[in-house]
Amino acid sequence: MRSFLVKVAAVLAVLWLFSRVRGVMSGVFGSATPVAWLVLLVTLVLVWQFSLRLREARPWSWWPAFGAPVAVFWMLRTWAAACEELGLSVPEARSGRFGLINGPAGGLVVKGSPLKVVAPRRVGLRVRDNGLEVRVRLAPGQTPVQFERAAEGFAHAWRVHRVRVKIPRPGFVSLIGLGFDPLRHPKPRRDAPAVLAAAEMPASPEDGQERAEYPSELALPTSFEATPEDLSVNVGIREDSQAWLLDLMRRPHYLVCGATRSGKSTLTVRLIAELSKRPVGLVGIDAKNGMELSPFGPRLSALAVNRAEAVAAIEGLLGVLELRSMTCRDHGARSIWELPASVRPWPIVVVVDEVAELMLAADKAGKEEAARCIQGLIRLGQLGAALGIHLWVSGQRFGSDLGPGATLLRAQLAGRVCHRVADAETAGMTLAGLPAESVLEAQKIPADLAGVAVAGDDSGAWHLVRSDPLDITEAAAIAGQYASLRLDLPEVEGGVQAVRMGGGW
Ligand SMILES: Nc1ncnc2c1ncn2[C@@H]1O[C@H](COP(=O)(O)OP(=O)(O)OP(=O)(O)O)[C@@H](O)[C@H]1O
Repeated sequence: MRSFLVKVAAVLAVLWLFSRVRGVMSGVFGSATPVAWLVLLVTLVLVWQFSLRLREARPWSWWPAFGAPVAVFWMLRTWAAACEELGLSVPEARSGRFGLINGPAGGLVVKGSPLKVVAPRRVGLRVRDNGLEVRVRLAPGQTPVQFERAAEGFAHAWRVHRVRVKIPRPGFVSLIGLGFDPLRHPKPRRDAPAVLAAAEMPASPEDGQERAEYPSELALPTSFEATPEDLSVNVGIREDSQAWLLDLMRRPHYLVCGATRSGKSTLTVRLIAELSKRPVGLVGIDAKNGMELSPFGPRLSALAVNRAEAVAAIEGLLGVLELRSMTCRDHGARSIWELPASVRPWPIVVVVDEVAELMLAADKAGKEEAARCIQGLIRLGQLGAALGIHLWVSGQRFGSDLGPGATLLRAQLAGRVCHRVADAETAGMTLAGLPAESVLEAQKIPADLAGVAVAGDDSGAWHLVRSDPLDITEAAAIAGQYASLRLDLPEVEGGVQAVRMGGGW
């Protein structure tokens, strides 16, 4: 009955539109109706062509003007048929009164009305910036998984890029149809103002007054205190058009994997540039001779450019960890965030680029260094979250073949980002613990979409995301501009310098 009324309303609307157009046409062209129809036809073709071009060039503008009305039309038109075809329709509640009874002459008689199926009831429709959301009430016995299986069918029926299923509350599902791929056409970023205006820049921590009882890294200017919000960084966009936030308070350590040219460095560059503006210490470990991270040198507390320097940096960070744990113990705090602001140290993010360079070694000395690196990183992973030391580890793959301890380290890195990878096994290893669909999705990332990744965490939640690209020169300029925020870590920098000068560790 309801769908019948919708159809009648649609037909009446079309007739009304038609009569209006005819009225306008005859007003403009008098009785020359063939000319009027020709003009109308040409206009329609031009509008169609314009819409196609707009879709290519500016899908964000195309969607509300053209895409959404068409998708809504197809959704309404195909709803019943699609649900039936995809196995989501259920028998109508009142159509069950039928059965077989014995007839007068001994034969069987079928009694009752024929069995009718109805589509699940839609209870809401919203057009969003880049798609439409259809809320559906589940029929008794139906589960969201059935709708997830049908999502691809709906995407084709509605002529949209993809349909995702969400559960807004028990008994309902939301089918989110994305009108176009927001990762292929990300909305231009309106850059948030820098966290600090230049005039507000504090003196560097090493300029702060020395405190006798704590090392210099704890002697921070109280005017510029770190807060947990400083560890939440917007690095790109999610497929549902929300900002992709990396929150190191919620997931203290991250593993970032991807094949060569998949976008790992671009993501790391964005992260460093954003963190550079905040009261956060940055330590770089780039065993490829510092090729990737040296542009950020002025803002880094230390940069290790080979495995020997990495050992020194990691062991220096373990020293920092030790001192921070003593400070916490003295103040009865369980994490740095519970310390009084006057002694609370800044968090430190340790960026490890191409972790395999640290762990794969041929000779005995190299193997010993690799073992020290991995043991140190594991310890930083275990204790760092509470003491404000966070790991950002990237590499092309991260499997047990990297050596003893690799699996244990991976288990510490609860945040996962998997770009396009060379093989299914790498996707599986990076996204271990996440739903199987996330692994399949990672394998489908096209080669021409650098920066697209599956991001998930140990809660099982995952999203398709794309980093916001930032030119390395621009990122280095930002880091340079905020060089005064470089956190002085003598335990780390001293060790690295000693190795560099040939003093050994
Ligand atoms: N989010 C993005 N949007 C657009 N282009 C991107 C994005 N991420 C990466 N790219 C482009 O892809 C190319 C490779 O990116 P990147 O150097 O970050 O890959 P990588 O995985 O670090 O490669 P390698 O392992 O070889 O260093 C670069 O040209 C970069 O501009």
